[in-house]
Formats: sequence, C-alpha cells, structure tokens
Amino acid sequence: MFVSVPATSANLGPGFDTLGLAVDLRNEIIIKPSKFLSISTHGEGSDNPKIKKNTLFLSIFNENYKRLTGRTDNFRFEFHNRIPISRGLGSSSAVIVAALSAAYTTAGVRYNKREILNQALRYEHHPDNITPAVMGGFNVACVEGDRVYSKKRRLPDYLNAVVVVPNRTISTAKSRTVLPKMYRKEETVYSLSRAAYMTALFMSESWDLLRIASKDKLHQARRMKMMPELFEVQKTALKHGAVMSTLSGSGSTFFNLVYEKDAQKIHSALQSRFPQFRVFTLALDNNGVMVKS
Ligand SMILES: Nc1ncnc2c1ncn2[C@@H]1O[C@H](COP(=O)(O)OP(=O)(O)OP(=O)(O)O)[C@@H](O)[C@H]1O
Ligand SMILES: N[C@@H](CCO)C(=O)O
Repeated sequence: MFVSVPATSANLGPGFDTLGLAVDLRNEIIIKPSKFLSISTHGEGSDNPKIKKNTLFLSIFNENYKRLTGRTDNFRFEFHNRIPISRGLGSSSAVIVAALSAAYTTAGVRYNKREILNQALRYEHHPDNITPAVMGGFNVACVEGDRVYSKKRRLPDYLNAVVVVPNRTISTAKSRTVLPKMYRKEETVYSLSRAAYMTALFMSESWDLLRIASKDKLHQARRMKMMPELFEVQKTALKHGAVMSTLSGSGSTFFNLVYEKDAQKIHSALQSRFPQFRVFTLALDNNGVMVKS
C-alpha cells in the first residue's frame, strides 16, 4: 500500500487555528505485510534517531489498526519524508493523517475523508493543518464537540507557493507558549475581520486584496521575534511581488503566495538574500491525502 500526504500552511496570517491550505510537497509511505516490524526512513529527519523510529506514526497506526480489526499484525514501513520537520509546514499533521489513512486501508475498513479528519482531531486539537492535509486546497475549519466542520475551495494552478525554510526549528508547543492568554478587543477585531475577509477573497479568487487581508495582530509578530530575520524575509517577499507573505503555522517557515509568472523572481530574491535558508517553489495541492492499496 502507498500513502501520500501533502505539507500544509496554517493560519495564513489572521486565521489562527482556522485557515490553512495544502502545497505539493509530499511525504510518501509504503506499507507491506511482514513477519516482523521493520522501518526504513529516507529524506527529512533520516539522520535523527527519534524521527527514524517514528513513534508518532506507529502509535497512531497501531492504535487504530487494533481498534478496527481487534488484531495486532506486523508490517514493513518505508517512510520517504519531504516535509521539513518542526518548521511550520504541518509535518505532524501529515504523519497523523497518513497513519490514520494507512490503518483504515490495511484494516480493509471502508471510510471517507471526513472520518479521517474527525479521527485526526483526537491527535491534533486545532483543525487548520489536518483539514487541508486530508482534503487539499484552501480550507476554513472549526471544531464543535469532537467534529471538524470545514469548507474547501480548490486553488488555481496559476498560483504557487514560495516557501522559505529556516535552518532552525520552532516547535508548535513552544511557539504557542509565547502567546498571551488574553487579547485586547482591538487586536481581536483586527485579526477576526481580516480572517473573515481573507476567506471571502479565497472563495471569490480575489487575490490582489490578500496583502491587506493577511495582516494579523494575534500571533505572527510575537512568534517572529523568536527568529527576527523573519521580518526581513516577509519584507523581501512583499517587495518582490508576493501576493501575501505569512508565518507558516507556528513557524519557522515563511509562506509566500505568488503568481506563477513571478515565482522565479521572488524565489531568487529570497534565496540570494537568505543563503542560509532553503527556498522551495511549490505548486498548490488540491488532492490532500491519497492512498493506493
Ligand atoms: N516525518 C516524521 N517522522 C516522524 N515524526 C515526525 C515526522 N514529522 C513530524 N514528526 C513529529 O512531529 C513533531 C513536529 O511537530 P510540530 O507541530 O512541532 O511541527 P510541524 O507540524 O512541522 O509545524 P506546524 O504544526 O506549525 O505546521 C516532531 O518533533 C516529531 O515528533
Ligand atoms: N494554528 C496552529 C498551527 C500550528 O500547528 C498554531 O499557530 O499554533
């Protein structure tokens, strides 16, 4: 069996814990029945003993395979990782969504993507990465009880993402602790109004107003202070024509939405200004998780 799951960029500025989209940078996992448990890891994280063990994937896969079949069986897992780890591109959501999709498929249980999404919420309690990882495209999502309610909009192929991946990680858990417990009404209204406006702009494909809609006062600047070069990354991307430029998830990656025709110019400007960081130009993804049994 083959599972492929995309990277995601959450928040998109003001849409804290609610907005996210998928990009075409995929982790792939090959799973085969085996007499013994065996794991091989290639690509991102393959030099890190903790990532190589992939306890996150295995614990979710085993728990759900047992829940669905009542059995524990052995498999061979081959992980091909392309999503940078702990960089704000939804690496943990990708693992969770892949593990659940793999467990349902190997168990031979029929499922739909909504089921995977609701199960994924048990492992990641905000829906802004798991929703596009499952569905692809741009998504607005909220949680009521133990369910995710979400709406997807497909993304056009004349837009690209230029992502700047710093050489240092920011863990989501740590990056949430730098945020205040309470917000002033003005900051809340500033971001809430832009998140609503941004959703309308994505739904109506009005890209040129995203520069205004993508501003935020809830989390970005507070988090970017942990890596001050990011202010310069944002300035450089906007100066060279990015449609919007936002901290990806909890950081450290910066996500820049660009017209395909401008992608190379923006990519080169960012790479030459920040040679120590990795820059990728990526298509946007409308498929979400894909499984071939
Ligand atoms: N390919 C992988 N293999 C094994 N474990 C992984 C893998 N990708 C992510 N993880 C686990 O997820 C953790 C990273 O989660 P974290 O939420 O901090 O980052 P992220 O998901 O990349 O960022 P964000 O949620 O802001 O987009 C890693 O420390 C590791 O435990
Ligand atoms: N909405 C989440 C995304 C990262 O997982 C955050 O900003 O903390």
